[in-house]
Amino acid sequence: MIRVYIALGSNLAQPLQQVKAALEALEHLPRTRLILCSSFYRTKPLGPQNQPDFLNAVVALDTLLPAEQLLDHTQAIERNQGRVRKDERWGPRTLDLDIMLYGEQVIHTDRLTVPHYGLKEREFMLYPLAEIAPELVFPDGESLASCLKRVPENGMELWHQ
Ligand SMILES: CC1(C)Nc2nc(N)[nH]c(=O)c2N=C1O
Repeated sequence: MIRVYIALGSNLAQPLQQVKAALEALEHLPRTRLILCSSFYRTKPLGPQNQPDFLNAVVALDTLLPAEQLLDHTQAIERNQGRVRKDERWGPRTLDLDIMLYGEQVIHTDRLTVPHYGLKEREFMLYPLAEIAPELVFPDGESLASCLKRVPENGMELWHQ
């Protein structure tokens, strides 16, 4: 099995419901086991500030699915939950599922970049990841702990709706 970490994000259409539904869907992916989910965090939007705070979380899965099949499934879940790809860059969205890590693999295809390109700068990815995998080391050999030292929390807090 490959250990995969997926970031969940939502700031539209009742984020708590969106993320809970996404977790339910991830739990039922073929050849995949949901191992752990982080707490739910309220985070400030990266990008245009005239949009609602995000709900962010990170989930650990073990899977036998090849990376691009996993991506097919996560994109289907996003579409299923009404993700409309708005033209506004970095605008609000009902649900984002981003594959942050796929084992130790480094993947660069036209559909998929792993590790996720923003992973090492985004507090809303790093802190939930550290909650469930504090000892994690990235494929390039840097530890999550050392990466955390240079990324401020930026006011993120537990999600208390
Ligand atoms: C719009 C953009 C870049 N900003 C975000 N900002 C936050 N806080 N959380 C996200 O999940 C998120 N996702 C995005 O895609």
